[in-house]
This record gives sequence, C-alpha cells and structure tokens, in this order.
Amino acid sequence: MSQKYAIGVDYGTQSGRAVLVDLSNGNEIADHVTPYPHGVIDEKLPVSGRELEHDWALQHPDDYLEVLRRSVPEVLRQSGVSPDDIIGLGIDFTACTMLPVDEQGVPLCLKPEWKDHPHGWIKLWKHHAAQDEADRLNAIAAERGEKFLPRYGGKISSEWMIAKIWQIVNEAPEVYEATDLFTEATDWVVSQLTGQFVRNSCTAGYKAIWHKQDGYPGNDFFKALDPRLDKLTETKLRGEIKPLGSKAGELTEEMARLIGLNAGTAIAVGNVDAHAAVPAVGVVTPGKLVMAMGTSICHMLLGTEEVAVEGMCGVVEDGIIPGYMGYEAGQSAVGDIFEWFVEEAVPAYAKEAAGKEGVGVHQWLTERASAYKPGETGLLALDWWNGNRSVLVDTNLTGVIVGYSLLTKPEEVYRALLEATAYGTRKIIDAFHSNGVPVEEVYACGGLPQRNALLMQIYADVTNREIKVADSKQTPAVGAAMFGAVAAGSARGGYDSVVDAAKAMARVREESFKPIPENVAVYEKLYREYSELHDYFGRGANDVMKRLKALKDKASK
Ligand SMILES: Nc1ncnc2c1ncn2[C@@H]1O[C@H](COP(=O)(O)OP(=O)(O)O)[C@@H](O)[C@H]1O
Ligand SMILES: O=C(CO)[C@@H](O)[C@@H](O)COP(=O)(O)O
Repeated sequence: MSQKYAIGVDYGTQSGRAVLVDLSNGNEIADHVTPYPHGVIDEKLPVSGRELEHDWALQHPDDYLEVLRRSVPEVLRQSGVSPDDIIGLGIDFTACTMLPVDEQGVPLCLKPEWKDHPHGWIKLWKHHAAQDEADRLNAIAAERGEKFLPRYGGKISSEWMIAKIWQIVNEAPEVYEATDLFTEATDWVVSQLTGQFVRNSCTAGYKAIWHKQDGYPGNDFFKALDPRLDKLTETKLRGEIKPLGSKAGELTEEMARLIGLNAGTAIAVGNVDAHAAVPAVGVVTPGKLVMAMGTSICHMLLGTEEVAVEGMCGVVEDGIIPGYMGYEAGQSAVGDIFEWFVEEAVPAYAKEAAGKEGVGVHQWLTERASAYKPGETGLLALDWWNGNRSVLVDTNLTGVIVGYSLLTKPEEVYRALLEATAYGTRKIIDAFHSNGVPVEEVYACGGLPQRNALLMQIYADVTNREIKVADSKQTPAVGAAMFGAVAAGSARGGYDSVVDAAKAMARVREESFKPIPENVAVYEKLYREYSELHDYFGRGANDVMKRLKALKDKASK
C-alpha cells in the first residue's frame, strides 16, 4: 500500500487551518491558515450593521466553508500528495459554538428572513450574553438536586448550549420556533462534508449536559426552566450521538469537487479543539494534564473514575479518549488578555520602539519583561478579563491589577498579566490534584508555547511542574487528522483506535520547561496573595465587579 495521509482541520476563534499529516509518523507535510473573512462579530451584524449588545460574539457560517475551500486545496497543492492517498479527514472546533438551522440544515442567518436578526447567527463559544439564563439554570438545577450538576463542577456555564438556547427562547421566541435543530458548529460542518447530520459525544457531553448512561436531563427539568423548553431534547436537540473515534460518513461528490479530495474519503465525527490535541501530544493515559494554550486555555486530563471537582468544565466518559473519563477545565481568556494589552494599553513609544527594532510588540514586551525577577514588578493581577471559567465559573467577574505606581512600566504590566494567567492555571491544577484526579505531568500545545518562552517558564515555576511542549505547530489539527485516520480504519491504511494512532503519530519536543527552585519559592508567596484576591472578589466578600457591571449595563441602555 502506498504512503497514506489524513487531513485535520482546526477551527479556532479567528481562523481555521488545514494540516496534511503523514500517517506513518505524524509529520506535518503542509499547512495553511484561512482567517475568517468576518472574524468575530461582536459589534455589528454584517450587511445590516445592526448593533449588538455587550457580551455578544457571533460568527458567519460561510467563513467555516471558506476554510475548507481555501485551505484544503492549498495543502494538497503545497504537498503534491494525491487525493487517492488521503484516506480520512477530521475536524476540531471551538465549542460551544452553536447555531440554529432549518429542516434542510441551512443556518437561519443565511435566510433572507433571519439575516438581520442577531439570534439567527452562530453564537461563538465566547458569547457571554446568556449569563442570566445560566444563573437561573444553576439555581433551578441545584434546587431540584439534579444529579448532573456535580459532573460540571457545580455550575453550567453561560457559554454552553442550554443557556444559549434559553436566551433565544427568552429574547427571540420566533427564532426558536423557526429552528429545526440547534447544532454545534463542529457537527454542522461535518454534515456539510458528509450530507448527513450526526452529533458527537464530546460536545454533547461537555456542552449540552448529555451523559453516556443517563442521556440528557429529564424533560421535567426543561419544563421547570421554562415551559417553552418542553421536549427540547427530543425535538431541536434530536439526532444520533456518535462516540469520538467513529466515522460520521463519507465526503459527498459535491464537497469533493469543491475542496479537491476524493468523494468517499472517510470523515470523522466532529471534535473540540482542545480535546483533539490530547492524543496529538501522546497523552492516552491518566495523570497527564494537557494545556491547549491560545486565545484561552483548556486543561484536559484523563481519569478512571467520575469524581466531582470544583469548577471543572465537565467530566465526560469517552469525552477525550475512548475508555477513560475525560476531565476538562479552562480559563476563558489568556492570549486574549495579552492581545488586549498590546492593542489597547501599550503606550505609543513602546510600539514605535518595537517597530524600529523590527519585532512584534509581544516580543518587545517579553524581552524586557524577562529581565525582571519574580516579585520584582510589585504587581499582581487577577486574570478575569473575560470572566472566570475555572473554580468560580462566573462570566460577570472582571480584571484587576494591584500595585501600580508612577514608575510602572508597560513590560511590568505585561509580565504581571502573564503571571496572572499562570496563577489561574495553578488554581485548576490544585483543584484536580486535591480532589483525587492526580496531575503528575503537564503538556502544552497551541499557539502560545511556540511564541513565548518566558510565559512557559513562568507556568513551570508557578505550578512547580516540568512542562513538555508539543512538537507540532498545529497540535489540534494533527489530533483531528488522527481521528480522520481512525474513521478510515486500518484496512484503508489508517488506524483502528486513536491509541494506536497516537503511538505512531504523536510527538513532543525533547527540551522542556523545568521549574527553577528560587522562582518557585517567590511564586508560592505571590500565589497565596493571588488566592486572597481571588476569594475576596470571587466568592462574595466584595461584589464590586458585579455592581460596576450592572451600572455599566444600565448606563449604556
Ligand atoms: N508572543 C506572544 N506572546 C504571548 N501571546 C501571544 C504572542 N503572540 C500572539 N499571542 C496571543 O496568542 C493568541 C492566539 O493564539 P493561537 O493559539 O494562535 O489562536 P487560537 O486560540 O485562536 O487557536 C492571541 O490571543 C494573541 O494575543
Ligand atoms: O471551550 C473550548 C473547548 O471546550 C474552546 O473551544 C474555547 O476555549 C476556544 O479555544 P481557543 O482558545 O480558540 O483555542
């Protein structure tokens, strides 16, 4: 049999990328990124220019197809590999990124009657305008003693499917009525590739409160939330749920023509970006935490038991690697905080200096921030620029920096922000470790470990753990390609399980980031200070962030 390949397509927050991978060793033969033409829609709807309220974040469905149309032919062209040797394709996506579709699977926002209605559009994972619904959902679930709550760390997030659907019911019942199915974007794109709709167990489990044994919560729960949600799971959330590692179907003739692959190529069921990255760094057993570090961080861990951990995003059987409990936790802004600083808060002189030196502003700040010792800036920050998605699970929390003086430099603030995100990760590791889901090793992948060595050293020092880094530019996409190879199966030159695929294809770099004892000692003290601030602002002692947000919302109405 000739050499075989698979394609992984990773759908991030701002762009999508295709990677063509050699199935014998996991080498990335070619990759190509397509920025989403409409990006993140968070101010105005395209065409009509209709303004969006605070905390909205939408996307355009055609941007996802554009990634397939541009990036798949481009990796074929660059590599020179024949489509006959590409046996499978898998995709991974941000989640819960969800959309309403009609009976033909057409997104409502593409239909003339709904294109100017904000609720007809795709709600991106970081759409945070369903916090009221999430708060009420959590209160009702707790009152009813719903047994699903502990599986989600005690709270369902406003980022997830049910809160987002309920927001539509409340604010646009006509859109709810017109919706045939609510789907994750990952399942919708797969349906466009195969011509048939299936859901995947990963997003159903982590984002839509589905459980392998118990299914969705009972209809009584949905009726208790709102009588209009009666029979939601049998109607607008219906659809077969297939486990990760299964084949969703085969590429249709029409899509094959559009993207340059052969009709009949095996297509894997949809997956989530962070989850797909886990086998790609070779993690297929418990005790190894994988951090997918980019715009946000997702922390992924395998276990053998279903254990309750405060603030985790969820535990789902087979949710990452079949045969294990998959644990997920996360921070909803990490790279996004650094980007905010660079774009909104860096003085002109720093940008000019970076320009003169011919380096990016991140790099300029990082080089200067590296000259400081831990504690030397005198600054301490809380990493809640996009709310808190870890132990506190509250999108109404906001950022804090303590310790400013007239002498504070931009690189010191930048360093304090890098450190704040590391403390956020330490909170998550401590929560798992002290609740019976051990974290013995830490792996990192995503855009940040490639770009910022200082950040990675700070994470090693703050967590007091060695961090191994993926030897891949596009780890989730490589993982998605592995699932594509598993969908094809060994008879066609792929693999029969993702564990087999990981054995042959996963790679980490030889060098790692090791904790430096004197840094660890100082960070231990700073972390204690962070924890004080964290609990003071996050656990009700001072709700000033929420009062400010309420005043802001009132003032801007
Ligand atoms: N040198 C750098 N240091 C720290 N953060 C950076 C640097 N360069 C870019 N970033 C941040 O990386 C993030 C993008 O990460 P990436 O993994 O590429 O994207 P995504 O999370 O969308 O998949 C942006 O939020 C950006 O601010
Ligand atoms: O929430 C999840 C996964 O559960 C992510 O899709 C979301 O944080 C977005 O990830 P990125 O930072 O864009 O890689």
